[in-house]
Formats: sequence, C-alpha cells, structure tokens
Amino acid sequence: MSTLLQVNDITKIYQTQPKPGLDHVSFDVMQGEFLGIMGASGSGKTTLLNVLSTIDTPTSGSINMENIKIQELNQRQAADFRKDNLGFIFQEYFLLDSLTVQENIAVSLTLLHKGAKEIDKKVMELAELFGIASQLKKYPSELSGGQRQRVAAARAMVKRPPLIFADEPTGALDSSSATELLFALSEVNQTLGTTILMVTHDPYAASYTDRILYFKDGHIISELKRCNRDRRDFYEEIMLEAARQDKQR
Ligand SMILES: Nc1ncnc2c1ncn2[C@@H]1O[C@H](COP(=O)(O)OP(=O)(O)OP(=O)(O)O)[C@@H](O)[C@H]1O
Repeated sequence: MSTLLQVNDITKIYQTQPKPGLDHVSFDVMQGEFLGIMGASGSGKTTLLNVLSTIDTPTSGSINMENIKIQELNQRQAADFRKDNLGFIFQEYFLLDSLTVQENIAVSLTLLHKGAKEIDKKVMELAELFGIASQLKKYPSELSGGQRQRVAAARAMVKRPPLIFADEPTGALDSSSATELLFALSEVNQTLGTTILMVTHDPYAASYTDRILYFKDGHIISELKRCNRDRRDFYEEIMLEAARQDKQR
C-alpha cells in the first residue's frame, strides 16, 4: 500500500483556548485504508477533520496528499481541491428534499454536465453497493433514516474521490441501519479502493475499520490495528482498550 495522506507534526492553536486543539500530531493514511478516529469529547477529532479537509488551517506542521501541500492552498485552490479529491458523510444527511434519490446521488455529476448514460451507470453502481437501487425514483421523505444515510454516502462517492471523510456517520442511526451502512462502507472501501477516514464514538462502528487512532487532549495516545482479524475479535480488543483508557482517566 502506498501513502495517500501524510500528516506531519500539525498543531492547531485557538487563541481563546489555553490548550491547543491539536498538539504535534503526525500520522500517515495509506491508499485504500479504512481509518477510524476515536477519542472523548474535546479530544481534537473535529479540529483534525477540519484541517485535513482544508476547512481550517493548522497553526504549524504540514499535510500532504500525494504531491499537494494542503496547508499552502489558497481559498480558491482549497475549494477546488475539496471538489476534486474529497467526499463527506456527516451525521445529518443533508439531502435535497425536492430531488429524487437518483438526482441527489447524481447532483455533483450533473453540475459537471456529464452525459446521462455515464451518470446513470455511476449512480447505479453505487446504489447497488449501498443497497438502494430499488429506491432511486423515491424522494428522501419516503425513506428510512438508514436508507437516507446510504443515499448520502453514495452521493459522497459518486465522483469517486480518493478520500472520504465520515464524521459520526452512524450517530443518528439505529443499530441495524448502522450495520447496513458500515457493511456497505467496508464493501465500497474494498471494491472501489476508496480511502475512508471515519470519526466515531462507537466501538461497534470502529470495529469495521482497519486501524484506529485514539486522541486525547489534541494528541494521539494509542493505535489499534485489525491486521486481518475477524471484525468480532477486533471489537473485543476495542472494548478492552476502552476499559484500559477508562482506568487511566
Ligand atoms: N472554533 C473553535 N474555537 C475555539 N476553540 C475550539 C474551536 N473548535 C474546537 N475548539 C477547542 O479545541 C479542542 C478540541 O475540540 P474538537 O471539537 O476538535 O474536539 P472533538 O474531539 O471533535 O469533540 P466532540 O467529540 O465533542 O465533537 C476543545 O478544547 C475545543 O473547545
């Protein structure tokens, strides 16, 4: 596996805060990896997503994606970079209620004036991976929360960005909808080789990833790797790690 994203010694200082939001954080994300980010509230997860996705800039340090130095992009370049390279899945689905599922997934391709055939093919491929192929003519209001989130995930991936940021994507879902989404994300990660960086509080969601970085007070405090193990074995280790961290509080 080659490196997709290099995070080198990034620090984010908020003038109003006594402690940095991120404090000398370094790690690599490999091409095709499904990486989990965990940590208590206030540990720096959102700050990390914001600086990696060019929504905010670090105070120091560097972030490279392939040959692009992300922190050196001006606002316009950053917007183009996000459009060309990144997909986002949030806890809220942010679907457009007046568009059908098909139109919601296709919207970024439509804006690029892609041909109808190409759009249909790309939408169908993702709709099948996310188990929503039979819902394409419906409107978001006719879907369950789990189905809406899978539409949002398909929309994030339709332009095939090399990197997807998922911020608590299962946060609003019941357990069976969460399982369906996580299963589909793993499938897309493996089938299309899309790299996914997912922030989550949920050990069960984290058990679908390849590796987890744990944050506390803006630092990385530990790392767990799945290493070809069964998801259930990884889940047990995540629960042990949660108990270990709880003791150290
Ligand atoms: N815009 C901001 N201005 C000032 N301080 C901020 C800002 N954003 C985050 N912080 C501070 O930086 C630290 C890290 O916050 P961050 O939101 O990144 O944590 P988090 O792990 O995402 O928390 P949560 O799980 O609650 O979303 C906290 O101390 C927070 O108060």
